[in-house]
Amino acid sequence: MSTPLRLGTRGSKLAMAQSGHVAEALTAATGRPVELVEVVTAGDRSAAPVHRLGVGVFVSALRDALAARTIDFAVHSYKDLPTAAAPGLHIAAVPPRQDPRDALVARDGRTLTELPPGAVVGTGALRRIAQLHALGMQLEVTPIRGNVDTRLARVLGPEADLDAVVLARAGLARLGRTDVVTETLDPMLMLPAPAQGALAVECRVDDPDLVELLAVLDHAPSRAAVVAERALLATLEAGCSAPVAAYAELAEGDAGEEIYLRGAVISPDGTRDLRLSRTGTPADAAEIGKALAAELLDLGADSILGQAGPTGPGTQQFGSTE
Ligand SMILES: NCc1[nH]cc(CCC(=O)O)c1CC(=O)O
Repeated sequence: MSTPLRLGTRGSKLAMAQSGHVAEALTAATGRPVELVEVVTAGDRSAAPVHRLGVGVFVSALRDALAARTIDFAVHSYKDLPTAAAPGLHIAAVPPRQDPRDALVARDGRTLTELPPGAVVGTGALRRIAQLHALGMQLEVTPIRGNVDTRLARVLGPEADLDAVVLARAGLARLGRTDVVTETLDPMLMLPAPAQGALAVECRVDDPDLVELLAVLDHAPSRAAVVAERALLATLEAGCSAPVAAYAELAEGDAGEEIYLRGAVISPDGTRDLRLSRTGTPADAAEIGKALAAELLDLGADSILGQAGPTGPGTQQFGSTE
């Protein structure tokens, strides 16, 4: 029996669920036992709005533990990772991505179009706030944060005070709670966050045996999609709490596999809404993301991002409000 690999994870139900899935998949594929090691992050300790907490609050404690060798590898929600590379670390695998779309959970089983003017919708992410306003439905959007159960209670609990919340479908799926979804939002209306629904499995570069072992979990199409979406985000010099959306789909086209990348930059009040798309081959995923970002910048994306507050270009702000 080999010594267990130590998988560092945040202690939230969602983090434990996704780390548990990765641990099981790795053991199933390689026979290696894996033990979960809980790491407390600044993001878990603080109740402050996430955009005030600074760079990668949910991520840095896990990365510190990797550097200190108290864990061997870590699983992150990919969309929470800063776009800057982490020296000495390597994303050894991007497992098959979950449904990247956002989900509406509304009272009385309502869908988006069934919400009346003035309905109060909770979400913390600027990207979602901006797109809800851009619908022009007179929705009242109110910032919320907290774990998935806390957010759901704002709509479904005995003290419910909101008409609806918007959250990542993937998070609900990993917790086995898709039963509460009243509508999975069409990306035409609510384009997801870059890398939403994807996980990043990270280890140290100086652990080549583990880099090789973890590669069994990698899913090439999921990685290509994430590379395209994150290249767009990085080129816009925006962090994961900026009002930037990106979604890459892979499909079999006439000329073989094609990637179709959509990107959007929306002002928080929804009055400026830039949306573009671009196609190419998966091998060029990063170039497609960069080129689409350049087109958005040509149309004035930087002035929207400059307006959007703490996450504008030139600032180093990666705390997720998602
Ligand atoms: N920072 C919050 C966060 N990070 C990852 C997910 C779950 C979905 C995913 O893996 O993208 C969520 C919750 C949400 O956005 O509702």
